[in-house]
Amino acid sequence: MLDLRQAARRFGRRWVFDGLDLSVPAGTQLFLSGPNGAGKTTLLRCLSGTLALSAGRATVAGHPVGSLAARRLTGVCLAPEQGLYGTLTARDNLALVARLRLPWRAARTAVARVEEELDITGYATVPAGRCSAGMRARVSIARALLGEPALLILDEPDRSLDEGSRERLWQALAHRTGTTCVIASHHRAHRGPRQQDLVLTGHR
Ligand SMILES: Nc1ncnc2c1ncn2[C@@H]1O[C@H](COP(=O)(O)OP(=O)(O)OP(=O)(O)O)[C@@H](O)[C@H]1O
Repeated sequence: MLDLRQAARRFGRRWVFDGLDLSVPAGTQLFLSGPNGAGKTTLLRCLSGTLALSAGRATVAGHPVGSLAARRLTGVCLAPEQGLYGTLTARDNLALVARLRLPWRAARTAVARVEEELDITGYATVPAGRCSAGMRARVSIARALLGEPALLILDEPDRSLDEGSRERLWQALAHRTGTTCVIASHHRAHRGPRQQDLVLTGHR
């Protein structure tokens, strides 16, 4: 599903990672770990197509990351407390993205489903700018799930979540058995057969 061949990224003369070869089968939950500054966010940004690799190649189902075809297959949640439209309600933030990915009727159903899953319904009509960090994070995660993308890229999706919300997040991912996930998290979900680990070590 996700393939990296000799993938590398540097900032200036410093390599964050290099020579990275990775084959992630469909349905795998790949957990990235490593100390602060190890390169987790940098790798996730490269996989989501928001940052280019300095060398090597990364593909999603055979499509180069960042291409339209790869983006169609990818749900992204980077910086989960940021990136929502503050003047739009939580629901309208979801509806906006749902309509980009789905016909309107399917979009409405998808929004209702993720609101329920991430427990957003109670504040769905509140402008995102007036929501707490944890509330915004739930909306950002829900937004990534819309349209059931084959690949999910999640950067510390759980860092602002309370215990119940964290459990809802892991359940939402567990239910999506065919979905490939790449997740940076300092908290680990219950270990399951779908989980693999990639430990990053940072600059050389
Ligand atoms: N835009 C940038 N310009 C220069 N250096 C950068 C840039 N973005 C990240 N870096 C550097 O790349 C390295 C990896 O950063 P990154 O944010 O990927 O680490 P991380 O593993 O996600 O850290 P954390 O656990 O603190 O979130 C760090 O040394 C950081 O300073």
